[in-house]
Parts: sequence; C-alpha cells; structure tokens
Amino acid sequence: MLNQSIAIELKNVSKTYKMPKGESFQALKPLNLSIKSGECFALLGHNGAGKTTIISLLAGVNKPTSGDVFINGLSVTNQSEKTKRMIGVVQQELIADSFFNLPTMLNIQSKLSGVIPDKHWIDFLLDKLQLQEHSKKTTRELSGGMKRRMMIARALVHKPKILILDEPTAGVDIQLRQSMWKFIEELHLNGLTIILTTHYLQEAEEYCSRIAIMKSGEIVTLKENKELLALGGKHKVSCLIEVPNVHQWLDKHSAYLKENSIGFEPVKKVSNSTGDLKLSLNYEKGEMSSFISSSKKLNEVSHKLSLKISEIFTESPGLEEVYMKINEGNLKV
Ligand SMILES: Nc1ncnc2c1ncn2[C@@H]1O[C@H](COP(=O)(O)OP(=O)(O)OP(=O)(O)O)[C@@H](O)[C@H]1O
Repeated sequence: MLNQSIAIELKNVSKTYKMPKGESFQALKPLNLSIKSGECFALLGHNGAGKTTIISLLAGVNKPTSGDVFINGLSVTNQSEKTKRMIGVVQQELIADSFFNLPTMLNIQSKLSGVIPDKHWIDFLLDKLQLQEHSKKTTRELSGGMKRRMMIARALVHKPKILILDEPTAGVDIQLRQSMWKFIEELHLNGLTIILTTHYLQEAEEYCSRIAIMKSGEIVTLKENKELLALGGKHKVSCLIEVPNVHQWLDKHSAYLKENSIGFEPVKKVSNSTGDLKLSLNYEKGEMSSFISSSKKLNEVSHKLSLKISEIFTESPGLEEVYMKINEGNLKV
C-alpha cells in the first residue's frame, strides 16, 4: 500500500434531496472519505442508509449539496466529462431495454464512453462474464442474472481504472456469482480500484480490504477488514451438554465455570437439539496449539463435572455478526 495515490476523495460532501412538496431530506451528512488506487472498498448499510447516494455523486449523476468529489484529483462537479471516463458504474437498477444484441450494444457504449470499440476486449468481457453464448440475444431478451453480467461488461467496456459496483450480484445464482467475483478479483489484482455496495456481507468480508458501515446518511464505522472482524470477538470451541435442569445446574456450577474462563449459555430446545447448555472457550485463530488446549480444557471440565457432551463444534465471528451488533448499537466503535 506504499505510495498509493488517492483514486477517490470526498471533501465535506453532503446531499439533501428536494422533495416534490418543497420540503427537503438530508440523505448524506457532511462526509470526508479517501479511497486509494487499487483498493477494494465496501460501503455497507441497511436500505436507505445512503450508499447509492454516494455512488450517484461519484458517478456525477447527482450533484453534492455541499463539498466536492474528486476522481484521481479531478473535480466531479467541474470536470465531469473527464471523471466519467475514469470510472465504470454498475447501477443497482437493471437497465437493459435495447433492441441491440450484446456486441452491438457494447460497441455503442464504447463510443458513448469516448473510446474506439475494442473487439478483443469486448469478446474478452463476454467470455469472462459467460455471456458469449447469449451474444445473439437483444439485451431485452436476457434473464435478470444475464442483465447483471451485461451491466458489468458495459461498465468495463471503456477500460476504466475505477469500478463502482452497486449490488452487482443481486439476482445472480451462486455459481455465476462465484465466477463473476473470480473475474472481478482478477481485474483487481491488475490494479482496478473497486467500490462495492452489497447486502451479501460475505462478499465484502472476502474481497474488500476496508469496510465502511453507513447508518442514516453517515459512516458510523470505517475500518480495515481484519480490524472490523476482530470486533466480533474471539474464535470459540463450544460443546452442547445435557443436564436435567439448566438453571438449577448453573446456580451450582457457574462460579466454577467462570473461574475456568468457560462461557455458558442455556440452549433453546428445538426438536432435534440434543443439548440444554452450551459451554465455550476462546482460542486464537490459526493457532493449532491454542485450539487443542481449549478443546482439552473443555473436555476436562466436562469430565470433572460428569457432563455428557452431545456435540462439539467451533464458532467464528463473521462480518454479519459485527454488522448486526453495530447497527443495533450493541458495539461501540
Ligand atoms: N431522488 C431522491 N429524492 C428524494 N429522496 C431520495 C432520492 N434518492 C434517495 N432518496 C432517499 O435518500 C435516502 C438514501 O437512499 P439511498 O438510495 O442512497 O440508500 P441506499 O443505502 O443505497 O439503500 P438501498 O440499500 O435500499 O439501495 C433514502 O431515505 C431515500 O429514500
């Protein structure tokens, strides 16, 4: 990450929409944000948090109410023709209503984006996005998942340095989603800067190095991926045990469990659940010796208390857990 230039910069940017009846709504509170060239950056947040508003400002589709957005140092407000050529945007709405087939549409899009159509690049995009076999169809005749992939091809046709993906995989089946990400990752490794909004949090967890979480028009958390995941707590080895009366049993034994740093939690009985209580012990991720010693200790304690273990498993905090905690205000960041 040394000597990386800034690809995107928002300086004191806010956005207030004027409503039809004259009232106004502040969708984005004043915000400063820098994204480096070559980063894969995620913008997460519930519906209406303001993610698409940020994207529309980057794309020059909307104007900020205050401040300015810079793409590779150029102002989107004053030099939008140039900044538009530097970015490719995959919008959330499926826009694919032309009567042209895919190669023709991509040819036209190239010219609209100010470049000479590159047949090899267009073929490459169609191949990589598994659209070649549908190239005779007009864009109207594509399925929802095909339209999404077509929108990625369209956003990349002028070889931009920055790709903005607003929920790019909504409606795409799991197999194609994986191959789409494989291709996007390939482009990223070749230096493409990526801004992603998604409701599939695993995508952000897997591919993005920094993650921002938005709430009501504000970024409430902005951290490195690893740092954010660490907020979810430690990795645990856990077991389910059967006891005749959980609360009575805990009255008697909870002090001993605490002394041994063992977490405990009654388990809600569901039809195929075989335990009444969950016992857990932390371990350091990636350290086998720590995992073994925690598993051993859990076994020893169970043996000492004559407990019958019905199931043993590991638990890893994921981005989804951290995200939910932050949104519910249960995690101070
Ligand atoms: N053109 C507009 N006029 C008025 N209000 C708008 C307009 N566009 C968006 N909004 C409002 O701004 C807020 C932020 O919307 P935005 O589309 O940025 O959210 P989002 O985080 O992208 O949501 P989602 O996950 O549902 O796509 C919402 O309350 C929305 O209703």
